Amino acid sequence: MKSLTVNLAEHSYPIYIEQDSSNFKSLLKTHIKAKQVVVISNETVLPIFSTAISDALSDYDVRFFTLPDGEEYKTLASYESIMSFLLTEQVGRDVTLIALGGGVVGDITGFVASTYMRGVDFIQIPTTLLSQVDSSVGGKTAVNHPLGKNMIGAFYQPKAVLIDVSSLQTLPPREFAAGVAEVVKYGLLADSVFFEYLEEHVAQLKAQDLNVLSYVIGRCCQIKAEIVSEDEKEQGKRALLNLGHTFGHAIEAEQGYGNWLHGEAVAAGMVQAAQLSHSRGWLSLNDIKRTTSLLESFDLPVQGPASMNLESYLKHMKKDKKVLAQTIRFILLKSLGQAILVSDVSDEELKTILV
Ligand SMILES: NC(=O)c1ccc[n+]([C@@H]2O[C@H](COP(=O)([O-])OP(=O)(O)OC[C@H]3O[C@@H](n4cnc5c(N)ncnc54)[C@H](O)[C@@H]3O)[C@@H](O)[C@H]2O)c1
Ligand SMILES: O=C(O)C(=O)C[C@@H](O)[C@H](O)[C@H](O)COP(=O)(O)O
Ligand SMILES: [Zn+2]
Repeated sequence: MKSLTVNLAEHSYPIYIEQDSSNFKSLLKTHIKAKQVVVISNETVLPIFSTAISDALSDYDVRFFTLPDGEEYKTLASYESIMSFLLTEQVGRDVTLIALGGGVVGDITGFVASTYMRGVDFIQIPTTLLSQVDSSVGGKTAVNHPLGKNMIGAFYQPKAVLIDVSSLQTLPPREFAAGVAEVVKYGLLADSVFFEYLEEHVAQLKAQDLNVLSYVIGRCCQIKAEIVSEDEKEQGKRALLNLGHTFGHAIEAEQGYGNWLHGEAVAAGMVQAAQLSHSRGWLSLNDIKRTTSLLESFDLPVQGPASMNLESYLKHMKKDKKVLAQTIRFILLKSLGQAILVSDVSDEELKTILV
């Protein structure tokens, strides 16, 4: 068992990285303060893990809420249906909510936890690669709005994150690949040695070698935990975790939520950011090639949809949460492993890479 800490004074919490779920019962006991627990999951995930989670929670008064599956359900309507359930069941303020699933379940559950009776405890049990390396850590909770991605939400930290690496065995390959996009992101923005490690372990990652996966998930969580501990509410450094997302969120919204997976849109967006970086004389052509090769080896897209042009990107980018004084801000790469926040990208410059 490996554990890391997100250091946020009284809101600090552990991330446990395990290769099975045998310790979950005792870990949950450490972090649940009363008898009442509500597990929030979805129609795909709950049947896979219902026995394991019920066993781990056998000492509690547990209720289950099941969402429909898909990014298109990361909405205020889903948020409201969970709220109605909690109120109808007369769930009290001492409840612990458990998010069992991928980033969609985690982001909605976190947002519900941040506002139900003005805030209740929640624990993340992420079951996708993307949620294990990224969304379960850091306390960004949200739902989408038709006008923009993650537009309604809160910064609200979980009490703990419990990762069972072996839970990825049932994940469809396309979803696994989407998680790899966020993994590659950490190498690009913070750690060129880790990027090289990924290049050298493509086969082991694809085969879901548990030791390689545990190392990779641990390194991603460590990078994210360090950044979040320094800048919880994205006043500065945390924006670097948004590498590829200014483009990516525009792609997701323009294509209709769920059509391009979040990780797929981020993969294409990171290549676009890399190209912009190169056109400024920063990232080398060889490093763009290394990035596209690594993403392509997991069948990830390395360019945006052919149907999108400058206008369709700008429409969404202007609503990005990083916009400051009506200026779109991008995360670019000075070099492989070194990201930088940039606010002087002109529409003309943007157009050169949106072919
Ligand atoms: N809060 C953050 O910091 C943050 C970071 C990155 C992404 N996100 C958000 O996360 C979401 C994407 O998360 P995701 O990629 O996990 O998608 P997801 O939650 O939609 O899960 C992907 C698919 O895998 C299924 N699934 C989950 N676990 C499974 C398992 N073990 N076996 C079989 N099927 C399983 C789900 O039912 C779903 O169909 C997006 O909404 C994105 O905006 C948030
Ligand atoms: O944790 C962060 O900070 C991130 O930016 C991680 C991203 O991978 C994630 O997709 C996040 O939800 C995007 O945040 P947003 O503020 O751009 O909605
Ligand atoms: Zn993301």
